[in-house]
Amino acid sequence: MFSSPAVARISVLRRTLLPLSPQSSTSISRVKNFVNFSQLASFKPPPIKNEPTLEFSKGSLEWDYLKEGILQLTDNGPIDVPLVIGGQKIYDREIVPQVNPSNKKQVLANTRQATKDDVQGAIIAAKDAKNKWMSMPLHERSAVFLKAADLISTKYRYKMLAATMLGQGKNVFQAEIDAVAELIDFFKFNVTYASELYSQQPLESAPGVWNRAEYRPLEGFVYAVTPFNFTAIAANLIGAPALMGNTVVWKPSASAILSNYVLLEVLEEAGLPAGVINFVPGEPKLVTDEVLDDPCFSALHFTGSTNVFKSLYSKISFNVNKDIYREFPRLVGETGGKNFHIIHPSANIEHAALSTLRGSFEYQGQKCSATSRVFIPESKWEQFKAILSDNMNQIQQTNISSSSGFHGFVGPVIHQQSYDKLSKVIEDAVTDPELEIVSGGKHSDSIGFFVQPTLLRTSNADHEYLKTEFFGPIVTAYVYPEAEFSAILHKIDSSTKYGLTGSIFARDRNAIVEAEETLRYAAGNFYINDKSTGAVVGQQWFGGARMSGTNDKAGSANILSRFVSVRNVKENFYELKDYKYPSNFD
Ligand SMILES: NC(=O)c1ccc[n+]([C@@H]2O[C@H](COP(=O)([O-])OP(=O)(O)OC[C@H]3O[C@@H](n4cnc5c(N)ncnc54)[C@H](O)[C@@H]3O)[C@@H](O)[C@H]2O)c1
Ligand SMILES: N[C@@H](CCC=O)C(=O)O
Repeated sequence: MFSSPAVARISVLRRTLLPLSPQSSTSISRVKNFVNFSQLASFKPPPIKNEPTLEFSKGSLEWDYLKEGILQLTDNGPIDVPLVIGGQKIYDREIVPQVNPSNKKQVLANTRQATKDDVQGAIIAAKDAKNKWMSMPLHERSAVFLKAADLISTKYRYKMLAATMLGQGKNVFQAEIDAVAELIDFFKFNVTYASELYSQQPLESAPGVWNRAEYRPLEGFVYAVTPFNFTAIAANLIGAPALMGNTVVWKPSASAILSNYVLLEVLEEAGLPAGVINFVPGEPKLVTDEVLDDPCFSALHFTGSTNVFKSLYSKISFNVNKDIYREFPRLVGETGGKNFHIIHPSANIEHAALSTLRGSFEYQGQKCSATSRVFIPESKWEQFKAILSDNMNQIQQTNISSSSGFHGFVGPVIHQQSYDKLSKVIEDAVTDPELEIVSGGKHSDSIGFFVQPTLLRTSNADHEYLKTEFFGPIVTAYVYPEAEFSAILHKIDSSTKYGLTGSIFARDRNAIVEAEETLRYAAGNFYINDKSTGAVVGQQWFGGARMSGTNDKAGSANILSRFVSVRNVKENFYELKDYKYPSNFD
């Protein structure tokens, strides 16, 4: 009674098209011959709203849960983190410890290092998983990410927070806005953006014609190289391409392996099929060289420093020139910054100073968007300095690994290498006649990697400290004569290679307009009377141009279009009866 012609047709289709069980192969043809299953309705994703954050106020229940989360990760010694390739967990490899940056003697995780063969295995697994994954309708792929978002909001919230706090040295506030809120937002907003993208279709079809656009994933696989500083960024770097039907080889940062592995576990529990995302921590150059030499490499999704992105960009260009690849790889890279605050004399100075404190020192200045150069008018310097220094003096550096440290405002920097670089920046400032340490300047690595929030002042508007990204809790101020406001805007625009974020603090509208105009290309994220950090998914689309990246705007629909290769289909309903045009008279 159910075998109507339509149902029968669908069931025949299914029977003929279902056997997609993949076999191992490195050949390019593996990623062809896909089919989309029926959807039987046009689905709307659930409504989106930014994930609310918990406050962790004194005596709240969430503190107890968090302490439990920390214990779960630390009570039984280091967590064993395998490679995950095609769903297989591989432990039998060289071990590299991930330590707690607050307490460098504490090993949090024993992480495995991928060999060249492992990387090859990950590439094969990504190719093998591709057909089935891309053939799944968007709503099925979306459901995996929506479920993962839900798991992080509930069951895994405290484990995720604990892993990010301990491993990456974040206080609970910073961990909550990153590893919970931003991460969930990326997954949920991407689902809505993807559905909107799929619904974008050619605006016109001539009579007797139906024009359609098909959002094919890229033909090969995607390589995701992720930074230490945001668990959410890692999630987006792997999640955005995977949602669009791509499969991914993922090289996480050695300093974020614990939280990144928790993320992978969550995705597995949410139903992500084996091989869609392959986790290969390892020596960065070894892993990368192996991946970039594969003909099926289709895209790089990178976030990290400008120099590393430049080196990958050149290697890929070199390989393009050698005809290694089947297609032109897409290069999506968000990189460094030298972000500014420009304070106009009309600004509310207390607000500007406190915003500078947050912009410069939240998460120890280890945000790509952290404020690292600030320009203050002469008449306001004393007031600005007093407010900023008084508040900086109240900041206590806390050890994130002990529960008394959970409350702190700042913690450690990420690793020894970063500590060494930042302490040298401070030591060099002591002997530089053009620099003065206004506040802070202490540092110690006896227990963890602690660098005190530091305010420097330079007398030289062209000083190197106003140009170089330090990626730590150090901000350099330059005090300008009021009459030179316009000139200083041009200096901000031209004196660094970056173009990531920046802010104007002013009440005078003319000053705001002038800053917006002059600094049009100096920042991909421009703030008026707000700090240069803290972009929220769906609200402030994130990314900068110039040497700050390809500006594909994480947190917007735009980024998803980089991971699809659109096919246009024209179907004609009109059958020809003559080859001649009406204008061809006999
Ligand atoms: N613009 C943005 O959206 C954004 C966001 C976060 C961080 N960042 C930038 O990231 C940097 C800090 O993060 P980080 O310390 O993790 O950056 P990083 O460049 O040191 O590392 C990023 C990733 O690249 C890998 N890597 C390092 N050297 C490599 C090599 N030679 N070949 C291949 N891969 C290599 C690392 O292992 C890591 O996975 C800062 O410059 C910051 O501004 C930018
Ligand atoms: N969403 C973040 C991105 C920081 C990059 O490291 C911000 O704007 O603060």
